[in-house]
Amino acid sequence: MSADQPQGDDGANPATPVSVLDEIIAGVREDVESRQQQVPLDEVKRLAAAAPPARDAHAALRRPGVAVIAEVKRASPSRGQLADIPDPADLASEYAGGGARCISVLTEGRWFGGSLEDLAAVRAAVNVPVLRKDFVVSSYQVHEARAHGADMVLLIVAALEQNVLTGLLERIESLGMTALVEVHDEEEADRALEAGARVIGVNARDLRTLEVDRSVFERIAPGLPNNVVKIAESGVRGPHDLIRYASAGADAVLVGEGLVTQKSPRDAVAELVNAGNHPATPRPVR
Ligand SMILES: O=P(O)(O)OC[C@@H](O)[C@@H](O)c1c[nH]c2ccccc12
Repeated sequence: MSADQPQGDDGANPATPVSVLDEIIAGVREDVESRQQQVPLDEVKRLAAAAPPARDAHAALRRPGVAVIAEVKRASPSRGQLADIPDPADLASEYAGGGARCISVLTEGRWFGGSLEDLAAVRAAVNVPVLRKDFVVSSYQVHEARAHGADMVLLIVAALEQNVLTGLLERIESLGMTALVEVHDEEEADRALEAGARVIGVNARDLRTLEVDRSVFERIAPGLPNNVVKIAESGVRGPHDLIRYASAGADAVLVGEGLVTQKSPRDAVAELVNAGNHPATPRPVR
């Protein structure tokens, strides 16, 4: 949703067609509200404060070689059911065994089949930082992420007014976590930088139309400052896509479908990690 579209609390805007992103967010708002009835904000804040400290995702992503962020993803609006994942902790352990630098866990339930229980189970099973991948629109969800062990939290610029984006980013960092700020065009990249993002993800998939265009990273990444960690999200099918993104300056790739659909997710991660460590693979300039 662009900043110039008036948006009521319910996200409805009769003047423009409802995008997939709008639809997802409407459901997320309902779900957050019902969880908040069960566990009030004060309680979730208390649980977040009592959780073991966050792991440093920013530092993990800055280490040499192209980092692989491996995603636990059961389904998606564009592809429907992707994989039966009866034990997300087991899958995450396989990913970590293959050398994944971070694990991403979809926690949105309606479209992606994820949950906060998946997040907590994964966090307990691995030693690497874990990302809460969801449509975060309120600080309630940030505390909730921390309470379930998240070390990094996704913020989608297209889903947030600028002041909300800035507030959520500050909240994430104040809880010791890293914000991964997702953009899809230059204007959103400017907004991410304006909000103070240190880690920016460029999503090749347009969340309004669900189309994938891998050249979006190549267009946007060169305009980002050297000290910003750059993550190429979506559309990595194998090593050649990782190398393409690395050549355009990616510090990391975020991979879901290309891993959950493999017979051996561990081997598939290891193959990507090896490509990312290969001497011929371009290194980001710092
Ligand atoms: O399955 P893929 O094409 O490898 O994509 C992974 C990840 O980029 C994608 O799941 C994603 C990127 N940004 C998101 C925001 C919300 C939900 C999902 C996403």
